[in-house]
Amino acid sequence: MPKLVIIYGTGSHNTERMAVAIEEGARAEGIETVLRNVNDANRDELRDADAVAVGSPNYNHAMMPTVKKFLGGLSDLDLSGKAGLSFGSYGWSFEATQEINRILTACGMEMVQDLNIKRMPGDEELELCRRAGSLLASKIKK
Ligand SMILES: Cc1cc2nc3c(=O)[nH]c(=O)nc-3n(C[C@H](O)[C@H](O)[C@H](O)COP(=O)(O)O)c2cc1C
Repeated sequence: MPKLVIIYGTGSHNTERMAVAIEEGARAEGIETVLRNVNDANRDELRDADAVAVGSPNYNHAMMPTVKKFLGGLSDLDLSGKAGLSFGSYGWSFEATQEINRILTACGMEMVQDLNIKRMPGDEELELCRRAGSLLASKIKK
């Protein structure tokens, strides 16, 4: 079964809410999903993933240090051809998602459009997250 791995950092749970909704959207398409806070994530889980979504809120014009550290440990993994999504909650700027996108693109992943949600996602924003999960799933369904 095609597999999506979702890894996120979060300070006040807004990006976590996004991650949960992305997973819901993907699951509704019938694919396997793994959802991990970056503090519990293991890079080996990415090897057999068909798609990877990485999320971080924007803090001080950057991604969370824990997410940055995790991504820094991926440089020798071959992620080419996998579908990717960069997502995160923000207040006024997009550096975190831009940087995640840049790193995953450099790893050879085929990224869909970044998903940025301002502060706490409401019902409409959660629906956008579900749609992003569904889009990723549709890209990897055999
Ligand atoms: C100390 C601090 C620094 C922040 N810096 C930024 C920033 O540079 N750019 C931005 O867009 N939002 C910034 N924010 C807003 C957060 O990105 C926003 O609150 C977001 O919803 C947090 O997501 P989380 O709940 O997943 O941690 C900052 C918030 C705090 C508390």
